[in-house]
Amino acid sequence: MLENPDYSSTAPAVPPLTRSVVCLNPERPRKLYRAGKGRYRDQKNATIPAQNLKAATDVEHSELLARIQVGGGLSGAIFGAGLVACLALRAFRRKTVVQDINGPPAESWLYGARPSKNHISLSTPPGNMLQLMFPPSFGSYDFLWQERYGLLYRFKGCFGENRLMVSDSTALQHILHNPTLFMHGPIIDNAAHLLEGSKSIVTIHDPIQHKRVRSVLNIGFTAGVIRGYEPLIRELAMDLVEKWQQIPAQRGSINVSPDLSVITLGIIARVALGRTLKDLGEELVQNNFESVELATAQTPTHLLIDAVAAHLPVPFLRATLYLPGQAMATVRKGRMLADQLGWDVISEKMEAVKRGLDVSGDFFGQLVGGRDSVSKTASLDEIVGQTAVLLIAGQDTTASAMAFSLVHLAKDQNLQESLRQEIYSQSDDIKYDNMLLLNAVVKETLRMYPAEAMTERIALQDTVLPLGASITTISGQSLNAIPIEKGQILIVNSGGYQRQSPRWGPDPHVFRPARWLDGSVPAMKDGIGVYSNLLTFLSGNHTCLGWRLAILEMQVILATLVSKFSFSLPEGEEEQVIPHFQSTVIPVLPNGKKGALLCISPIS
Ligand code: HEM
Repeated sequence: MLENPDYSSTAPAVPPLTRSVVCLNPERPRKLYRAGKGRYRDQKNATIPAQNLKAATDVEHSELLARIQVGGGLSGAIFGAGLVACLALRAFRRKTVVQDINGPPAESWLYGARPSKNHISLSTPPGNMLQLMFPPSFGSYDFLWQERYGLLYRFKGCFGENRLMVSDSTALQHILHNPTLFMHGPIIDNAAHLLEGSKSIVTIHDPIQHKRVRSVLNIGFTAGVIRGYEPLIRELAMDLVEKWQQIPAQRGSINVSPDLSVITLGIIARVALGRTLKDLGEELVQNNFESVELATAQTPTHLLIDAVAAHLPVPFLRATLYLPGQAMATVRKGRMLADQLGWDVISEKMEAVKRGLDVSGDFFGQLVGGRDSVSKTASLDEIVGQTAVLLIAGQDTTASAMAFSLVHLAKDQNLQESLRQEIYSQSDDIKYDNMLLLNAVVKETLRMYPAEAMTERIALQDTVLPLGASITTISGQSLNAIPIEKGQILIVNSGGYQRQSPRWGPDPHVFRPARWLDGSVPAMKDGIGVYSNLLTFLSGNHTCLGWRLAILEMQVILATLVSKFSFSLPEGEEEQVIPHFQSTVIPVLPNGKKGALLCISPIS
């Protein structure tokens, strides 16, 4: 992992601007105006050479949040016709450095491509959003644009908004490791508020509070604690083996995705709450499936709604929870059921503790049992507040990754057989971490198909973004850092980062687990991420809490299934799997249905 770059000795080159920029000094940012080549002046007319500009890392977060709220309040006041006018005006403002950054053409302000009779439709999202958010398959446009425009490029969001797509590792490191400078963007933040509530670890804005709650939650996700769940995962994997062994031989292919989702939900229910799927109740399980589906059921119209909603004041946004309609009913019910479940589990655990029973077998038990010592820094409210996020975050992400692994194993029979031989060569006491090919398959799957291939961040203040690889702007300037303004939306592009050559070898778009074993992946000085330099689980303060659990699940379940079944692809185009991106990367069939069809035969 990279350390935060030190700008005190080598100041990033700041490009000439035609408008005000911000002086970034660690104590206090202030507005600067250009005063000739390489020189700036502040409001008091003092001249400052460009090399004295420094990156800010230490601004009062509460102050920044207050500024964002004020921004929300202002945009609320101009909501309605005024909002659209304001969005239009913004598109025609004077040129900023961000506007000078190369990127794909989006020639129509509203529709993103040159309007033609066939193209104009109210359901066509403007800018490049349709291409990025609804590609024919995962990365169709993004990977191409990364090749063409580099590791940081500009694209058009709705209503002419300039957004930055970032897969430059130095810039990503800076964005993800400076929570006082960047936070979740408004769309992801609001979606998390609606689905998971304001106590969820994802929606806590204040970095200090977030750090405190995270440190408590980490207690249940250390390497040692997670290793202890291995027998449980094996047991649940064997339940799935039994189920699949009942499938009649003449059945042909089955969709493996729903069963994999059931097993991952079952694991998180046991690990986090000490409950079986049956204990959760049919209503909650069904609702959880529907909530997860909602996250991947975006339509082009949602993009337009999101684009307008991002400019509404926060209370308006939160009030969307009470809108009529099936989707919001599912969200409300999910929140209510998760809260109820969380409180039930906590009160049971507290009762058990009073009776002197050991409750340390699951996450909530560990937190409640250890309240007097380790976890007294989190309130019960804060613990219960994690129920929804754990049930949602822990389900489909891991299930989809395993579905992709199985599809690739079915495609490559030699790889599948080699993996089976590796599994058979283990003693009863399997050491999953030592199985080279198994781990290569896990890593290659997570590299190719990161569930959250793009995640949104917003700049909380004017700042400077350092780049590892310099870019050449439209006007021909070479930049190794770019000034960005408060409110700038940036997309953390894990998908693109994980398809860069030579970072991952010369063939980054090919599923080839051997790259992890034959030296094709060179040592990385600038790699980021908590697992094998991959960004799949992100990096920084919002790093996936369950990453160790997800990897153990993949290791144990894949090894168990491959040891008991042989997988092959069904015949016929219509049954092939396409990696699809719609908020998350999921496997879908050509008919658009989520899933992966595979032929499964038990090994006798
Ligand atoms: C392959 C499986 C998984 C992938 C690819 C994945 C990926 C991610 C990513 C990218 C984030 C950060 C999102 C952002 O801030 O924009 C995240 C956060 C999170 N994940 Fe996972 N995840 C996986 C499995 C799990 C599991 C099994 C759990 C269950 C415990 C889990 C729990 C969480 C939680 C609680 C957060 C929020 C952390 C925070 O905001 O501080 N994830 N995950």
